[in-house]
Amino acid sequence: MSTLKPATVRRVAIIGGSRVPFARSDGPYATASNQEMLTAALNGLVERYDLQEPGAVGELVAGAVLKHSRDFNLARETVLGSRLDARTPAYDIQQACGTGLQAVVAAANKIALGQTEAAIAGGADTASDAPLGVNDDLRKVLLEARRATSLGARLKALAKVRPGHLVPDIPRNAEPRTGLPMGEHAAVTARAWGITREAQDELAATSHQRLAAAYERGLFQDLVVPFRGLARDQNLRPGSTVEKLAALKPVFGLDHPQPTMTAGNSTPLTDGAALVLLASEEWAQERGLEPLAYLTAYETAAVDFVHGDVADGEDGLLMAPAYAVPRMLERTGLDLADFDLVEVHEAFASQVLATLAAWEKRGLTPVDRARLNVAGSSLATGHPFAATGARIVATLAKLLAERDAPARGLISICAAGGQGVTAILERT
Ligand SMILES: CC(=O)CC(=O)SCCNC(=O)CCNC(=O)[C@H](O)C(C)(C)COP(=O)(O)OP(=O)(O)OC[C@H]1O[C@@H](n2cnc3c(N)ncnc32)[C@H](O)[C@@H]1OP(=O)(O)O
Repeated sequence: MSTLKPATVRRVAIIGGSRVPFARSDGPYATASNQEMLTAALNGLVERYDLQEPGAVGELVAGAVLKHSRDFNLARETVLGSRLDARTPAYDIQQACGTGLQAVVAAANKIALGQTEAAIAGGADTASDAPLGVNDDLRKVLLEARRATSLGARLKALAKVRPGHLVPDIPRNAEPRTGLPMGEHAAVTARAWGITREAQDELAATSHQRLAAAYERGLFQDLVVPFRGLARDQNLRPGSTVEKLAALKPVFGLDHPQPTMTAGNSTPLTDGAALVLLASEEWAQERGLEPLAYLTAYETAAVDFVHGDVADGEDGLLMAPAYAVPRMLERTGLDLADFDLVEVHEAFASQVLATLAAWEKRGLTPVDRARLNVAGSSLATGHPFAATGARIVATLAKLLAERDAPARGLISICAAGGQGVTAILERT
């Protein structure tokens, strides 16, 4: 006899979020680990929502794109060093820049299926504390020395060490299959879609201005916990204007006569961590907590940027949301016009603009810019890869909760490896 019970799918509530202010890499968090940043974000949630007692939360799901092998299970190590009950299970997940949102989806699925009542999800990343590897040749010598069964054999192996072996293996911000940095991939896509420098700089300036305004009006008051002397995102330049951005020299696509991508319209390397608290409606009700919004749909897609024709723009490395979103809308019977707010992760301004153009080409209603990234996005906050998804979920949920009426928001995140992770949040 089967013990499988018919599942009743439940609504998944977003209760709140917690993140450390994001910092430019090699800046104030240069000596902070992923685990320290994630612990600070987690303790923020534990304190705000009184989650100290055993069993308060079913599990923690989190990840990091750049992870030390000593972190092992980063999520679990974070729980053990936090104020959350040490008997809370936790596991790691990784889908490049889609990690934070994919962690939220993994946690939400368990809540939706009645397998747990509440969970915490998100991620952390630091380019400052990157996991430098030992040179591959040196690694082979050291392994050989470790395997040696006599002192003589060990010394013989170690005698093979050469000065060149001391050069470390540094993780590159590049696609393993092509060896190209993300920015170079984005530059090819930008050209294919005819994205201008002016349009990119305008998007970047708007991102800074809107993030500054959101901080001013207190949007992040209960979403951001101060850390290592920062109270707000360090990358934010409230005075960013199109004129100032236009003065910056291009950094990607320099093989082209008119390169358009600069440090101002690309995200900087960033350190940070972000988490979201999700729960069943029953759990929220028992604790007297009002959900900010509900997570109602999600979709992923991938493009074949290795074998596909990247020059035509359709299969660009960061273009998978151009497929994921139409698929999610078809499944839910919605159009882009049905969304009050649209959050598109700003890896690069050009990639946001190419994604908008691709959606339009696929017959979706053009996104009203007044509804796009209304509190700024990654160009202004910075982009600690695995943290970005949770930052966006928490920010969008809060923005939806500010409205006194039913509202719907879309999330679109491009990820390395040619993937896209997207979701819908609703407030009814
Ligand atoms: C990973 C996934 O799965 C998917 C994704 O999200 S893909 C995205 C992944 N992220 C990346 O690839 C990171 C890309 N960014 C980078 O590599 C680097 O930040 C970069 C090469 C773009 C720039 O690096 P950099 O040159 O060290 O930048 P930085 O020194 O901070 O800025 C250069 C100049 O621009 C200026 N600047 C930057 N932003 C500005 C702004 N908004 N307004 C005015 N000036 C600005 C700086 O002040 C600086 O000026 P000075 O030279 O006079 O000091």
